[in-house]
Amino acid sequence: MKSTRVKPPGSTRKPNRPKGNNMLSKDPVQVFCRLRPMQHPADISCMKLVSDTTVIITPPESAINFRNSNKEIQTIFSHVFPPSATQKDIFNIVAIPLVENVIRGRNSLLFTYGVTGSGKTYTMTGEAQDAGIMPRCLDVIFNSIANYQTKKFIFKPDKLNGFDVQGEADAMLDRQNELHAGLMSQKNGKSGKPRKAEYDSDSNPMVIHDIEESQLIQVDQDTVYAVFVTYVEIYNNSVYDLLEDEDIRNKYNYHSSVFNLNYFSFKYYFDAKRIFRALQSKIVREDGNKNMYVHGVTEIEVKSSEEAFEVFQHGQRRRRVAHTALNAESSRSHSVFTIRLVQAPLDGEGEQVIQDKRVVCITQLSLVDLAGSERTNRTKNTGQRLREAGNINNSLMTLRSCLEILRENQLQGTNKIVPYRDSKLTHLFKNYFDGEGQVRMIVCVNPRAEDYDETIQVMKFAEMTQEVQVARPIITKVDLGFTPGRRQANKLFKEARSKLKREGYPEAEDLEVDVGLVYNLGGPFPEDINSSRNDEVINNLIRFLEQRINKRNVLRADLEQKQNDLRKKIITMEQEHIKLKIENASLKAANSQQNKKVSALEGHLCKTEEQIDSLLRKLNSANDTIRCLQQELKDRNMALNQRLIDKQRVKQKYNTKMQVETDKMNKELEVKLRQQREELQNQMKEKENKLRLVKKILVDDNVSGASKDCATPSSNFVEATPKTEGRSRKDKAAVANPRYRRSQSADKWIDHRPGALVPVGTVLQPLMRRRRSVTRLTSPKEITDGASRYCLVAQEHDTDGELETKLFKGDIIPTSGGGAQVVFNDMECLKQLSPKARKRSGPQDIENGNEIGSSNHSSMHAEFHSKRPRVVN
Ligand SMILES: Nc1ncnc2c1ncn2[C@@H]1O[C@H](COP(=O)(O)OP(=O)(O)OP(=O)(O)O)[C@@H](O)[C@H]1O
Repeated sequence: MKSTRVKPPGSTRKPNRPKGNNMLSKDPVQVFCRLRPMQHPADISCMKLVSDTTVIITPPESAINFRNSNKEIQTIFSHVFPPSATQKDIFNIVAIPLVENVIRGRNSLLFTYGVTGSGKTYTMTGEAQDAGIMPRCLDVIFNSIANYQTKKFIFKPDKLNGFDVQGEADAMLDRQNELHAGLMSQKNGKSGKPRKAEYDSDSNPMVIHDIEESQLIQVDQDTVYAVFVTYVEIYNNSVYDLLEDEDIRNKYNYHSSVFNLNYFSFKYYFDAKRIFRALQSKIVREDGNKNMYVHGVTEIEVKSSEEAFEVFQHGQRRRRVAHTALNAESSRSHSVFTIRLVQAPLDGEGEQVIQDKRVVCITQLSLVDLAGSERTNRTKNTGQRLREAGNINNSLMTLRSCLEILRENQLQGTNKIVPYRDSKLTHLFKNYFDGEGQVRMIVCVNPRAEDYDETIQVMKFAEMTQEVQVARPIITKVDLGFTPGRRQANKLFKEARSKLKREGYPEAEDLEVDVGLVYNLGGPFPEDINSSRNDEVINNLIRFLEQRINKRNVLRADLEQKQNDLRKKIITMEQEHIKLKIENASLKAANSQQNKKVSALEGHLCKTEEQIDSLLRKLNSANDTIRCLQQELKDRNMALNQRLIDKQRVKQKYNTKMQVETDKMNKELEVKLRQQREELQNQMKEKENKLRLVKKILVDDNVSGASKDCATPSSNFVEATPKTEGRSRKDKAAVANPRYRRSQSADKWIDHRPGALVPVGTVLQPLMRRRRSVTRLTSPKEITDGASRYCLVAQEHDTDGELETKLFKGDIIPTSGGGAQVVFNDMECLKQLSPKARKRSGPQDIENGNEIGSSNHSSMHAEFHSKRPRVVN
């Protein structure tokens, strides 16, 4: 990271410095290790200090990989601080060089890294009676610049990470505004003075007078200084300004994104308003010198270390401090406290600051207290805490991978892209690693065995970090050609002038301060000229004057030489000036175009970054929702599975029930079927009995008819049939004469077979030599037309598939009326039994069937020796 200074007029332009391996000189990142004291006497340590720089870690039995690699691990640091090391020791070794850097014009970064509770905050901030690095740094800076600080508001933030230099009049106006605002606050009932508690040593380590015979660093006396502080936190990968308050801005009509605050009004405001408002996240941007900064961050000008620490305390109250299972007050965010030192040279007289923005030199010391690097499963975090832990680990992982890639690029000469933008933490400090600056890290370690697994990870990170090299910053001290020590000379001149005025020389008032180079001709003129020893005096005088003449000649030659040099310089400068003027004009034109482009791009960038932020927030919330939904899905699946199991159980139960029911019903059905069959058999028997009765009657009738006159069996048969029962006597009387019956051999048959007959397929066929087949009788003529015999075929079949074919045979006798009548005198019955039905009906049925078959006609017998029935005429 480069210290910010715009090139002074007349200075030659430097070519862009190549990046990466071609950088001039580099220093490795210095990593220090601090072991904290054990909390409980029962705790066992897993670390041993071998020397000032080496520490050995022995895995305890509880370690995860104790069995796999029970080896001691040795790590070397720039310095290892034992548990007994004091805050002062740490400060002197680690931080003093960084403070010196800042005063000399270089940027520095210091961060503390370690597991929760390992003492990062303790090391960085300290406690009431034991100030840490930050208050000590402030103390040394303010002690060193004490006599050379500007009045307030001479430097004013310019919104672009730089500073403008204001004239004394403008600065005074701002101071008056500040005073007025302070008075207004008092009037509105806010406490006029900072509350005692705020300055108590309990809450403010700065007040400790033990910040001892505070150290001093030599500063350039011809420069003026001002200190600004910013305090931001990186929480869930968003940057928040801990010193920001919208109302304060509105109150003082500061519409700029970066502004200078009245410290006291700021403080009163916070005193009155203890409820912290929701902070707006900030974006990280790059300034004109390619330095990263938080856009719109609040920069507060402070004039003493107490004031600075007070501002820090206010910001500190805003930090999100969460309780985890490991530590009651564990910070869940990375905090970045930046001390910015603004310097500008005094003019030639050593009186006023040069009001040219381009000569302002801005350096900064960033003190970063990282959040704990512990594993999430160890902290037993859930919900919001888990998300925080995830983000913390992500940003630390990004820091780690950035350093790894940097190291790889440096060691192997590769040119891989370092993913600084992946996290806000690395993005903000990109310039320290990519550009120039001094980076130091303090690894805080709790040596107890319980923390072994985490400590090992921390050590690995530390080892890797030490291999990264950062370009050594070059101090670009601008020499404007003014006399060094002019501030002091100005002071002495003023003192002398006032002394002269006091001594009665009022014209001394008109004397102008002149602190240009003074040529001295040597020591004072000899005083004892009036001595009696003239020769000696003359000799002394001659020697003295000769010396003076020589000195004068030397000085004159020197002066001439210098004048010539100056002339030459002026000529070359003038030439350069003309060249630069031309170059400047073309650059200005290009610059204005670039500016337009840049502002357009900046607008775009702002929007994009805001979008990215909002998208990230959305992503985070979406991730949360997904996690919730997945959990819900799991629960539902489990419920569904349970329901399925229940269903199967119920199904099985009902299946068993149904089986039982079916068996029961089958049994009942069988019983019913048997009953029905029995009933049917009974009915059949009854019918057979009836038939037998009819047969008997017929036989009896035949016998009696033979004895009686002319009564043919056929007429009796006709009479016996129910069809003729209701007829009148006249109808029953034979209207045909049987004597007209034709001879048997000449019989011509009408074979009447209705269409829908089932083919019987038997070899036994009725004997009809001459026959005419009809399916329907439509007119009497069909009978009378030469036929003498008539046969009607009828079929019956039951559900068992048994088929009964009956042939009713009769004589066709012409009637006196010219028609014909059929006298049925024979019936053949062909019964076909299904083997299945037979099987079911059993042997008894077969016997019955025999009986049925043989009972149809006296001249007809049916035998069931095989499946096919046989009819015998
Ligand atoms: N070197 C030390 N000497 C004495 N006390 C210490 C030391 N280091 C840490 N402690 C004490 O341990 C406790 C936890 O330390 P601290 O808050 O600094 O941890 P941390 O690493 O910053 O934790 P977190 O990551 O949660 O912020 C504090 O009460 C602090 O006083």
